[in-house]
Amino acid sequence: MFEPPETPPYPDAFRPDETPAPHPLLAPVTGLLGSWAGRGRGEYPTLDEEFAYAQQVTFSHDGRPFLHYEARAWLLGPDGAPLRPSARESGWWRLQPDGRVEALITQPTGIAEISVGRAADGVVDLATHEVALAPTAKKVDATRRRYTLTDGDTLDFVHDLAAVGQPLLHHLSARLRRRGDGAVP
Ligand code: HEM
Repeated sequence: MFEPPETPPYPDAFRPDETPAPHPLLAPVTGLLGSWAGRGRGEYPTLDEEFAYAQQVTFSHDGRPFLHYEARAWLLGPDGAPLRPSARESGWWRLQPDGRVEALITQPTGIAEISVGRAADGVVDLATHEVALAPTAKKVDATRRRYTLTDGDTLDFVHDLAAVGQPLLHHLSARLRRRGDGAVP
């Protein structure tokens, strides 16, 4: 028999003023909490053309000193309509004393990244510490991700990629806005 899932006793919070209160070590990233949506453009030297995409990103916490991170993207056609599903990833951003961040991020393309960096003044800058690849994954050597809160409701994202024999080069840039209930990009 199907049993609907019970609400867990320790649900995640998506806003700094919700219960549970964010752990003090989350202070440099509480501005990220919640859901974001927006559009971006991507490129890579191995690709024939640039592409346009939409993305939704969510950060939450359960009172402990890490964020749960979840992102999904889909490609957009020339008319801005959804074309096909694209990258998805999820992970954990572990906040350390003095604003250091250790992020563990996995993707359904067989790539698992551990990135390290810092969070301060509304900017999170993460660079690869290690990448683990499933046997059939594309060869990814490194990434760099920068998330910038340009104001309380705007999150800019830039992603560089070293993969398939290329050096660290621009792959993605997007501008995300804080989502109201049910908003779509
Ligand atoms: C918003 C997120 C992302 C979007 C929209 C996106 C989009 C794309 C697109 C459209 C391609 C061309 C192949 C295809 O049509 O599927 C591609 C290739 C690729 N992407 Fe991304 N990507 C994203 C994130 C990432 C991330 C996080 C990584 C790695 C950590 C990554 C690594 C790659 C690699 C390795 C290729 C293959 C390049 C090649 O074989 O020539 N992408 N991406």
